[in-house]
Amino acid sequence: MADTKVRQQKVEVDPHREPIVVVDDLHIVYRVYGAGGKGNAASAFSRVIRRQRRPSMTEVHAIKGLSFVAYRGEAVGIIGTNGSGKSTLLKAIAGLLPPHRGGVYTDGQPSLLGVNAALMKDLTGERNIVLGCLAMGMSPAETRSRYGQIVDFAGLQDDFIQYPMRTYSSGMGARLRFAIAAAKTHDVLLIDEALATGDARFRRKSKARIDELRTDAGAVFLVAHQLDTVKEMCDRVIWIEKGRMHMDGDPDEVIAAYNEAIDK
Ligand SMILES: Nc1ncnc2c1ncn2[C@@H]1O[C@H](COP(=O)(O)OP(=O)(O)OP(=O)(O)O)[C@@H](O)[C@H]1O
Repeated sequence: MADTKVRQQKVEVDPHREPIVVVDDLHIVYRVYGAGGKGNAASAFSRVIRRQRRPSMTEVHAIKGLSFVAYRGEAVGIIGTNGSGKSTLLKAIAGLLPPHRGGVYTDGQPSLLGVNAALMKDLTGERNIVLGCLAMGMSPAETRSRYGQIVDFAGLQDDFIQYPMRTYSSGMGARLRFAIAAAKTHDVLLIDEALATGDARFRRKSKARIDELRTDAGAVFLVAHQLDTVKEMCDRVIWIEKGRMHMDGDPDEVIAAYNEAIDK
């Protein structure tokens, strides 16, 4: 595996290992409509008077030719400065964003677990557990048998599990999301900042569970701003900058280089 700086290299698969995710010259472009206009009533009115169209569409080229392969059993951390494309990459691996060019190939079903993962704020934690499990493809019987384990793992104080999720703190919501997603074995588990809000004890539990999932599952990807979390949980780190691969390799080496670069 490459452990040195690489830029827009073509994807190469190690024939002795089992590839789980192949990202091949991936480009992701967001289309932003109406960018450039002020977007207030006065500017809209003036456009009507002058018979102008809406301001044109702008493109944001968020991922610019990324290529890499993740193999069975790997836990890959994704780091980079704000806006470098980390969340976009996870969404693309999850199949939520269509590639503009290139492609993402996964062996099995990817599941994106993020702080924005869709749980229903007006429903109780209990209802969200049931819906979340069914949405992940568990049977009603399996859901019932896992319910207690999910509640225990989330470890919410008092009877919060019976309260609507809008009453939860962000950390409590993140714990429940993680607990639901971690109840199932995933082919490809994608975690976006989900652990950043957990306290130290929950992080330890999460790490242990991720280690278990790694042995059963294909690959785990983790985006986190807390580099200690990445170092603790991952055995490989990919550093992307401005949508391009900057470095790929051993967590200690990549994080040291990253820290040096951002301290400059
Ligand atoms: N829905 C969107 N529409 C248009 N541009 C977007 C959208 N989402 C992200 N972008 C742009 O794509 C680029 C990459 O964003 P992304 O959220 O993937 O970065 P990130 O590395 O996860 O950032 P952060 O560390 O701040 O969470 C940025 O320039 C951002 O402005």
